[in-house]
Amino acid sequence: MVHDSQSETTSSSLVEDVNISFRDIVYNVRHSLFPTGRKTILKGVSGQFNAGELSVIIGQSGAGKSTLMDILAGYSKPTAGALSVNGMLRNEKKFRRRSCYILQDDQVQEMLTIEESLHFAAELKLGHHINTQQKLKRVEEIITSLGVSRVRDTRAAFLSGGQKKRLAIGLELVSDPPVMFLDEPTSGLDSSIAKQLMYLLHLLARQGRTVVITIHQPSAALLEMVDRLYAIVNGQCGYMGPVQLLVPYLKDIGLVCPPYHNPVDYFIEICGDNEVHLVNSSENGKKEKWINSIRDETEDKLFFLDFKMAKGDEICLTTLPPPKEDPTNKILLALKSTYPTPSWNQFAILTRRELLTVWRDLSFTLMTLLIHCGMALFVGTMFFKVGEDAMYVRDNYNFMYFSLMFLMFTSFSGVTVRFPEQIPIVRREHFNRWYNTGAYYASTLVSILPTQTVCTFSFCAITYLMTGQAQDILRFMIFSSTLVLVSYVSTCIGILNGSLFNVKNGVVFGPFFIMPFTIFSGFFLRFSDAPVFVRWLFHISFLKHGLVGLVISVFGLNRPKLICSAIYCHYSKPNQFLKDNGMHNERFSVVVSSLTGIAGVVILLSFVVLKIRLKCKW
Ligand SMILES: Nc1ncnc2c1ncn2[C@@H]1O[C@H](COP(=O)(O)OP(=O)(O)OP(=O)(O)O)[C@@H](O)[C@H]1O
Repeated sequence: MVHDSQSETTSSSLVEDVNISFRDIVYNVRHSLFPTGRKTILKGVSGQFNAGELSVIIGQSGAGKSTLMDILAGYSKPTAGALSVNGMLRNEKKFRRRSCYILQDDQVQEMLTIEESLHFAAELKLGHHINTQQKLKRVEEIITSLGVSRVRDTRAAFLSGGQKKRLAIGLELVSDPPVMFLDEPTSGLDSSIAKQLMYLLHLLARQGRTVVITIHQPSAALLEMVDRLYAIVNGQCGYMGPVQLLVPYLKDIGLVCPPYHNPVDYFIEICGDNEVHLVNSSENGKKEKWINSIRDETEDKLFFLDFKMAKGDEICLTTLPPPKEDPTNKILLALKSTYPTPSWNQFAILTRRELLTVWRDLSFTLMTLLIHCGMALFVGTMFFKVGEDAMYVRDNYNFMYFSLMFLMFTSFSGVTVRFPEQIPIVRREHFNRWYNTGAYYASTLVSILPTQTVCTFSFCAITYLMTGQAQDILRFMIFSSTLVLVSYVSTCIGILNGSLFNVKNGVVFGPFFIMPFTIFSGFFLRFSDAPVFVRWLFHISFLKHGLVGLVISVFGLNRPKLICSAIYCHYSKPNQFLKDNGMHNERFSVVVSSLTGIAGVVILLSFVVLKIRLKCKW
C-alpha cells in the first residue's frame, strides 16, 4: 500500500481544487483471533470525487459505505490500494489539514448555544493566527449562511435535528476546509429537513468544495441536488457517474428501470442479484465512460430550493467566501503545526468550555452537592458523637470506612456515566484537529475537580462535626484532604472506566474495577493476616492509604487518652488502636505520596486508553 507520500506539493495546493481519486482499495478486518477470522469489506474499489461536486455514496446496509468514507477521510488505513489528490499520491498529514469528517453519530455540546459553540470552535481552530475581529466575522458569516440566526442563542440541547446537523457542519466550516466528508448526514431527519440540508451541501460544493456524503437510500428529491453517484455493492463499485445517467447505464447493461421508479431504489433492489454483472460493467469503479459526463451535467448548474422559511432561517452562502478566495483558509493551510493553537491555549480554551458546561448544568451540580450534604447528615445522625467516647472507637472506625466507600462510589460512578457521552464529540473534534488528546484530558480533569472538591469538603465538614471528632484544625485538614484525595483517585479510575467502555458496559464492569480495592483496604483483611503473595496489593489499594490517612487524623498525632463512659474501654489509648490495626508506624506524608502516585498511574493509563479509543471506532 502506498498512500503516504511527500510527493504532494503544498504551495500550489493552497489555492487549487482538491480532486480525490482512489484505486484498488482493499480493506480487511480481523473479527476473531483465528487465522481464518478475516473479512474483506472493500474489494479493490476505485473511483474519483471532484471539487465543485456533491458526491453521494449509496448502497445497501452493510455494503461498505462508511468503511469507504473512513478510508477517504483518513480515519482508517486501507489494507491495499492507493489514494491520490490531484493526481499525486496523498500525504495523509497534509490532507487532514484540508479536510473535515463529520461522523454519523455526530453530536454537539448540548449545554452551549450555537453562538458559543462557534466561538469556541473559532478560538480552537483559528488560533492566534487570525485576529479576534476576523474570528467574530467568521462566526457571523456562518450563522447567516446556515440560516440559524433565529436560534443563535438557543442551547444545542433544544435545537431540532436539522439545526443540530447544520451546527455540526458550521463548526467545521469555521476553518473552511476545501474537502468535506459526511457520513449519513440526513439520517434521522424528515424529508423537508433532509432536503434543506442537502441544499446546504449542494451550495457548499458549488463554491468549489469537494463534498462527499453517504446516504443509505436517497429519495428522488434529494437526488436532484446530487452530482456524482457512487454505488457500492457488497464492497465493490456497481456504478459511478451522474444521477441522470444511472437509468441509461442500467439499460445499457440490460437492466431496465420501470417508469416512475426512483432509479436508486431500483438499483438497491436489484444489486444483490446482479452483483457480478454490475461490478464488471463499472470495472469496479474504473470505467470512465459515465464519469466523463458528470462535468457537463454539473457545469454551472445551481439548484434552487423553493422553500418557505422564516426570516433568518434561509440558507444563503453568499456571506461565506468560497475556500479558494478565503484568506483565513490560506493562512491556516500554510501552517506547519498539526494544530492551529498551541497545547497550553487548547487546554485553557477547553477548560473554559468545560467549566461553562458545568455551570450550565447547574441542576446536576447542585443535585450532586445536595446528595453529599444529605448523606453527610444521615451518616452524622447514625454515628452521632461516636468520636467523643472511647467506647465507640469501633463505630468510629466503621464511620471512616463508610465515608471512604461513599466518596469512592459517588466520584467513580459520576464520571463513569458522564465521560463516555463526550467521546463522540471529542472523536470528531480531535480527528478534525481542533486539539490534542492531552489538552482535552487535562481540561476534563481540571473541570471536574472544583465540584468534586466542594462536595467532598462539605461531606467532611458536616460529618466531622456531627460525629464529634477532635476539635483540632490540623486533624480536620488531614481528615478532609485524605477524603478529597481518595475522591480524586476514584474520579481518575472512573475516567479510565469511561475511556474503556460505553455507559452500559461501564456501569456493568465498573464495580469489578473498583471492588478489589475494598478487599485490600485493611478493613476486612489485615495486611499481616493476608497471604504473603497478595500483600503487595495493599500497597496499590488507594482505599488502604485512605483508611490509614483517616485513622491517623482521628487517632494518630499522639492523641491523648479518650474519655470512656463505660467501666472499661479497650481503646482509651488511641495508640492501642493504631497498634492493633498495624498502623502505628504509618505517616501522613506516605499516604499523600501513595495516593498521588496511584492517581498518576491511573491518569497515565486512562490517557493511553483514551488516545487509542479516539483513533478506533470503539
Ligand atoms: N471491525 C469490523 N469487524 C467486523 N466486521 C465489520 C467491521 N467493520 C465493519 N464491518 C462489517 O463490514 C460491513 C460494512 O460496514 P459499513 O459500516 O461500512 O456498512 P455501511 O454500508 O455503511 O452500512 P450502513 O448503511 O448500515 O451504515 C458490514 O457488514 C459490517 O458489519
